[in-house]
Amino acid sequence: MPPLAVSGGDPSGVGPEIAITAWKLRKTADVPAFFLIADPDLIAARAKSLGETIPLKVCDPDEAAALFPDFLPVVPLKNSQTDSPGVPLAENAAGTVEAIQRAVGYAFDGKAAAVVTCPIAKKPLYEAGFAHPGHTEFLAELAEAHTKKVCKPVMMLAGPQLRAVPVTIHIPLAEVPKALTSEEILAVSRITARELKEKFGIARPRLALSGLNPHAGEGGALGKEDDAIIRPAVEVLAAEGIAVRGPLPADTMFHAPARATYDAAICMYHDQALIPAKALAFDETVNVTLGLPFIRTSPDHGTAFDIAGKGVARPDSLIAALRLARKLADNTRK
Ligand SMILES: NC(=O)C1=CN([C@@H]2O[C@H](COP(=O)(O)OP(=O)(O)OC[C@H]3O[C@@H](n4cnc5c(N)ncnc54)[C@H](O)[C@@H]3O)[C@@H](O)[C@H]2O)C=CC1
Ligand SMILES: NCC(=O)COP(=O)(O)O
Repeated sequence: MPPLAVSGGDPSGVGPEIAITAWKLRKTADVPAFFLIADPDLIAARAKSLGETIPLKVCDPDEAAALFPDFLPVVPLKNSQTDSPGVPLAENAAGTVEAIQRAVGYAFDGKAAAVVTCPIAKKPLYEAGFAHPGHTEFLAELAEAHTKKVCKPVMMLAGPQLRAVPVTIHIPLAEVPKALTSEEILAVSRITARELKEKFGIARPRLALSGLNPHAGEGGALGKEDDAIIRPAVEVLAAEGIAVRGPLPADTMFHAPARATYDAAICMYHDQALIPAKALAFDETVNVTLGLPFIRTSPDHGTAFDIAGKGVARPDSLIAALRLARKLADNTRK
């Protein structure tokens, strides 16, 4: 089985240092073999500025697994990058995007078992002309270019106590009600149920769909979408044989006894899913993209510019992302 491909993310964020730390912890934290797609000079500079002496080896993906026990394998970018911890630079955007594209290419070529992405900051990439809301949508576009098939990506935050899936993702809150349709809820729920079975090995996945409004609309008194849009989707899913409940009031579906009744919460908007996921387990939760023809995981956190280069960034969520990517890749191969 090939190693995992890790894209370096925004190099001004914590991506380089959490990748370095994850490699340093490879033995004690049981970190699966990976190669980092990055500018080797920048990685060496960041390690040095953090007081680390890292044996780094520039290599091809094919050489990475053998090198990993003794060296941090770095597959070099064509676009060089400037080390500027905490201050994102537009000039680094090309390399950041190249790393993601290369990781996906290696997954399609069979040189990587899965893609693991370090965080990108959206704004500097948008300013450099990046036209996708985030990795999730960009990865789907890359998948479509490789397969010539339509690809519907679904974001899942997977932690030890909760899996949460937002139906709408990176759109302004004011646009959520009109973006929310029964068709969209059905598509996201079906992909989630299928992949919980195929990739996570859950024989009969149970879904819990949240409402949109307080108290799931309180019978229409506090909003109409719950009964008009979400409930019909729940009925269709149930008729298809999916174990599903909802719309559930979102304020009471995340305490421990409620979480024990489902395998994934399907939530109506970004923060409805990501707030409970990150509040319960910020350091252990992983962002997984479902619906792609390859495995992709990522830490749940962002670029953390406020702490980049200070040597305090925790590698835990990246390590969880690496472990989950390995597990899902192994499950899919069986
Ligand atoms: N997968 C990705 O590419 C993601 C990217 N982002 C992007 O990251 C940028 C910054 O987003 P924020 O909302 O500030 O969230 P953030 O996750 O970068 O930071 C939030 C807080 O958590 C802390 N933190 C984050 N990661 C940490 C770590 N590994 N160790 C210790 N503390 C950590 C930060 O210092 C900060 O105080 C945005 O541009 C956003 O779009 C956000 C989430 C995921
Ligand atoms: N809030 C989650 C996030 O921003 C990660 O998005 P993506 O870059 O993985 O699409």
